[in-house]
Amino acid sequence: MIVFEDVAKRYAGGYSALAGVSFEIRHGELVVLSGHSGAGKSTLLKLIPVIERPSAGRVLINGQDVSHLPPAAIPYLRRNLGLVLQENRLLFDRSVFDNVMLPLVITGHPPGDAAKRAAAALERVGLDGRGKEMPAGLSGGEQQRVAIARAIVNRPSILIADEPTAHLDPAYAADIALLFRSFNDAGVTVLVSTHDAGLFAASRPRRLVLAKGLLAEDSSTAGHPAAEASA
Ligand SMILES: Nc1ncnc2c1ncn2[C@@H]1O[C@H](COP(=O)(O)OP(=O)(O)OP(=O)(O)O)[C@@H](O)[C@H]1O
Repeated sequence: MIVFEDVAKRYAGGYSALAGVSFEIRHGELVVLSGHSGAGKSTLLKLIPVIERPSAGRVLINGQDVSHLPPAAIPYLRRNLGLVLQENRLLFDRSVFDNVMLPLVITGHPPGDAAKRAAAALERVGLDGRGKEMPAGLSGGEQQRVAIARAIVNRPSILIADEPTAHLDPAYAADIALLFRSFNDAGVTVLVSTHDAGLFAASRPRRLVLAKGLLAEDSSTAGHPAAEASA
């Protein structure tokens, strides 16, 4: 469960990236976040794993208010989140397998089990047998699959992805969209930002649209004024 209560984010220098954003994402939902460049999508997503903190309002993850979470508690929060973020690039001097293993190695997971989980994650994204390769030898779409395998290797209940199909050919982008759908079908809560909401349309996701830092549209309340009023 992800809850935003009247969340604002003002960056140093005074720029207001989000203002009064409220919504609730229930377990098992597939949510597509869209909006123009600079609308605040990345900022909103970064508040969930506490890469950024809100200037006002509250963010709750599975009932826990993470807005003022002490730094020492952040790794525990992130263990339950799968993150495919712009800044989490692959390590190009490590193999595909080592990239996927990384979150488990960092958290001191037993090596044997970590290797099994990494192999299962690679299989899940259609890259079984490719673990020994180096990322530079993979296509953009395959590299993105490695990043997704790394995000799910901890078997998170929530998967968050920031523009995972950016810079991909349309066919690769459609494959990645289907992959997120399959995770959601398996019960994972998925929140994904994209410039191309049409990519996910076949999955009939809930749509959140940001415009200049405001929540301009929430398809779960659209056409239901009563729900909107009580939200
Ligand atoms: N660390 C930062 N410091 C100052 N301003 C920032 C910072 N990060 C983002 N901003 C500003 O906040 C606004 C929202 O940015 P954000 O990256 O959240 O938008 P976005 O919708 O993800 O855009 P895009 O689709 O281009 O990635 C932008 O005007 C951006 O310049």
